[in-house]
Amino acid sequence: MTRRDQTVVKLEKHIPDLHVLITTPFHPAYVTAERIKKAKNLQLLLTAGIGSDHIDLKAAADAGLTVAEVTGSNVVLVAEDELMRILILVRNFLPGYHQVISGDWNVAGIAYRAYDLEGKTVGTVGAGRIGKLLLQRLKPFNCNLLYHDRLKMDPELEKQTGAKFEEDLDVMLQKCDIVVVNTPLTEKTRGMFDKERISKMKKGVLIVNNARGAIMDTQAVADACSSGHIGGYSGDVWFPQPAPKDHPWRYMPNQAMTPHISGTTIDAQLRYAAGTKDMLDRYFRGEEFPLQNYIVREGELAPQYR
Ligand SMILES: NC(=O)c1ccc[n+]([C@@H]2O[C@H](COP(=O)([O-])OP(=O)(O)OC[C@H]3O[C@@H](n4cnc5c(N)ncnc54)[C@H](O)[C@@H]3O)[C@@H](O)[C@H]2O)c1
Repeated sequence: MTRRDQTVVKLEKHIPDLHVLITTPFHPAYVTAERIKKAKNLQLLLTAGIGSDHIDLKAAADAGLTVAEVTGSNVVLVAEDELMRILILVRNFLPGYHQVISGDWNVAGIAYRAYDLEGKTVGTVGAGRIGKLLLQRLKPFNCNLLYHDRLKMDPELEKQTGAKFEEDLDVMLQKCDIVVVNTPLTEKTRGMFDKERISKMKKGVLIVNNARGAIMDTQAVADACSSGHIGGYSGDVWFPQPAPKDHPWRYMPNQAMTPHISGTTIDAQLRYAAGTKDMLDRYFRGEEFPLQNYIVREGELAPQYR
């Protein structure tokens, strides 16, 4: 039994006693409807970070629980990480690194698929906190910036970043050399990138996904990387997590994957620890949380999760 399994077994015993349960976005889908049912005293589920899809949010809402996260605590670092992954893919960086490790030297073997970022069309699916920060960071690279979201962003920010709104996701995707995913995992975004949608994207498209692994159809991504339809795929989120040893993304060509690390700098850990403590203090004092932190409140899911 792994250490993680032992922890789950220990926690399982205490479910009926819990009033508050704090989890991280790195947990697998631990907070299931079945466990929520057993947790007769549970009132509050806190996510120490951003992304509460490891919780059955509908079951939590039906049980009258509050679900809150530390909104905004780890966004800058994820946008920075996305920019890094874009550059790693565009410049075909990793094969060069591997040449060094293995004692090789073959410039042509890297350069034949290395490009400038300047002039490329980059689209973000989701332009919330992270998506906006990414667009701001991409601005000086002189790309054509596009975004698709449920909501149009503030005209001032649109002007500042030069990003153009695309109402139709598929229309935007067909224009993009690089696509970055920045939506939460919801019933609407689960499996959003399936075989059919990927097949309509530009041949050789680069995809960065630090949002959630299950927004992708795992096998469709692996197949498209193998065929070359996807020219490169990078991200830190997988389905399931932790990724099993035989997960196809570990073995597909042209990937630059890591474990779930983009939101976990020391700076961010301090922010989400402080944010979690602040909400606990407020809970014990009977005070409200900052409005933006609520994912489920009084039986209602936040709008983007409905
Ligand atoms: N890898 C990591 O370490 C890490 C860290 C932080 C956040 N995240 C992930 O990134 C996600 C986004 O974080 P954020 O802080 O930018 O959230 P946010 O709520 O500020 O932004 C999400 C955006 O997605 C849009 N959206 C939601 N559903 C959509 C749909 N169906 N179609 C189009 N747009 C849709 C929303 O309107 C919103 O603008 C989180 O939910 C989490 O899953 C990952």
